[in-house]
Amino acid sequence: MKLAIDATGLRKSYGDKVVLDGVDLRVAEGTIFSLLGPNGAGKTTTVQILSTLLAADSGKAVVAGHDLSVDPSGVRGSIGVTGQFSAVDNMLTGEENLLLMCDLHHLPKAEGRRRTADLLDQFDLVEAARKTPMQYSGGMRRRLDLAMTLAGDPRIIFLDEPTTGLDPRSRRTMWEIIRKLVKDGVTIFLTTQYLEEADQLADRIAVLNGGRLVAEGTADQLKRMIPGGHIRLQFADVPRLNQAAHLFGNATRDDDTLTLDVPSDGGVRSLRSLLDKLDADLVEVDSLSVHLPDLDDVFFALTTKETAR
Ligand SMILES: Nc1ncnc2c1ncn2[C@@H]1O[C@H](COP(=O)(O)OP(=O)(O)OP(=O)(O)O)[C@@H](O)[C@H]1O
Repeated sequence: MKLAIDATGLRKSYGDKVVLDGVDLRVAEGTIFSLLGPNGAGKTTTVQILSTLLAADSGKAVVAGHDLSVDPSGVRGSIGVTGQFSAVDNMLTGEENLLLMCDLHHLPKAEGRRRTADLLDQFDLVEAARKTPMQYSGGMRRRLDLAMTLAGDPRIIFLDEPTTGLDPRSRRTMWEIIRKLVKDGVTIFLTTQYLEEADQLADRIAVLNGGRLVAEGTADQLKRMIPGGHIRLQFADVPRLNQAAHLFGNATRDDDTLTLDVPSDGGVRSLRSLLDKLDADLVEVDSLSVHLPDLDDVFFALTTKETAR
């Protein structure tokens, strides 16, 4: 596996306030990695460090094959950053903004015009091309911002809260765009306040709290870390429900829906042992579904303690 980002022991303090207290991050190329954490956890600080906007006090990071401390311009040449520090110029039209970005990346004029036309098309901004971003909706501005980042053809894109404040439809459009970028081989480092967004998009998720990563894994792995998961069994009639309820003393039954919820981590092993138990007792089950806690539950379980300090 080739790593797009490989960071070890990142530390950053402001005065005696420790913001990052030894953070390790590994992000595989061509994947979406999401960094979650409560307000003030240090997400933006991490993005700023990895994108060369801020120096870490200590630690080492290689971004797109370039060592952050040895070759920051190599890093800058391979990445794009959008979000809280948007580069959109309100005095220029959408098209002029894009042409300017192409200029800044030293694209020959004809190529810049071609790239701009492609990006306007790809980001559904053709009709808005001659308007200034002041006349754009929030979703259109975000799309222009991201399109401008792509003018430089980055291998890694840092998206700092790309959909904050967008309505559900614009958010979904943005998700589609992000998924497409990854299909084309780009690596995405995403911070978001929306856990559903991380759940939908991210291959791996890390949770930052109190300056440290308190968990890292796929959305499913994180959900298995905390209690609350169960396997729901559906029965055809009450006698069968009774029979099963007898087998699982810790389960919760609902006689109206003829279901039984058996606490479980949702893993294959526990699923198999549950099915074995049912089989051994010849209990007939109509259907079965696995319910994991959602990412909100995980987030609360992992971050409440620290933030309460
Ligand atoms: N220049 C600075 N000087 C002093 N403290 C700072 C500075 N920049 C950030 N901080 C502090 O560092 C901490 C982390 O900030 P950061 O913006 O990285 O958090 P975040 O996780 O991105 O939060 P949010 O979700 O609110 O954007 C905060 O407590 C913030 O007040």
